[in-house]
Amino acid sequence: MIEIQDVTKHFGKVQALAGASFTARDGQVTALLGPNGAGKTTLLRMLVGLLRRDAGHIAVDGIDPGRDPMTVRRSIGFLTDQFGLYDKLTTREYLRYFGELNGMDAADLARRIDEVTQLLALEDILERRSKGFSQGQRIKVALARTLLHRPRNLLLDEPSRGLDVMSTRALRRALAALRADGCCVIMATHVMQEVTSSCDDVIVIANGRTVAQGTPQSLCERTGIASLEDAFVKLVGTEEGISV
Ligand SMILES: Nc1ncnc2c1ncn2[C@@H]1O[C@H](COP(=O)(O)OP(=O)(O)OP(=O)(O)O)[C@@H](O)[C@H]1O
Repeated sequence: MIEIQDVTKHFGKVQALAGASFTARDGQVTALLGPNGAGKTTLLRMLVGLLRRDAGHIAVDGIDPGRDPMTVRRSIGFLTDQFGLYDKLTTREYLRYFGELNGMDAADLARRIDEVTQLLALEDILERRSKGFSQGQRIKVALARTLLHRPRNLLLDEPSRGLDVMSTRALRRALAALRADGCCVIMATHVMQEVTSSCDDVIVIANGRTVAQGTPQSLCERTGIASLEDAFVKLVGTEEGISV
């Protein structure tokens, strides 16, 4: 479980977070929605201890990432906007490298590479070096790396960008498998279709503050609007940062 309470963060004069609070539960896929610049990536970076907060409380399975980032990082898979692939490594070599870094034994690692290859349909790029990979291929490999060591908490920053229809379906299957395994998944996205198809709970943030949290249906009911996209616009009070 991931808990955030009254978290604030400034970058110089820019207030990136101005009192964000929410809870993301195990066995659920929680969407993090907000206009461009709302503070989503800042929050995710804070959860893995890459950024320090100015104030507030954060707990990942009860542990504060500001105090014990190494323990928290072992339990978190973080898909960032920086994929960090190595041009000269094949997908298999890359996954093996990260599995070894995470202390996986050889037999488990080989089995797990087969599993994520199947889950994310990586067969055609498994033995290829990543130099020249398309955006969708890069994100699939980065997602495979994120899932590889079976972290209990997953932070996915816009995982569906650049994915074709088949890969989008593969991502949905991966999210469903993580939910069934009882993982806590937070997914920052601008794609409302992904929220309605994959997410149990939605956090809406705007100007660094949480403005709403609830199921997609409850947010629609609360605003009296049938479409989640329109409900989101009403909640944040702007039409910025939306794509379908
Ligand atoms: N390192 C930094 N230095 C200065 N300002 C920053 C830094 N990181 C983030 N910000 C600012 O903090 C605010 C929140 O940024 P953040 O990247 O968290 O937004 P976001 O919700 O992820 O946006 P997007 O949907 O566009 O990815 C923005 O105004 C951004 O310019």
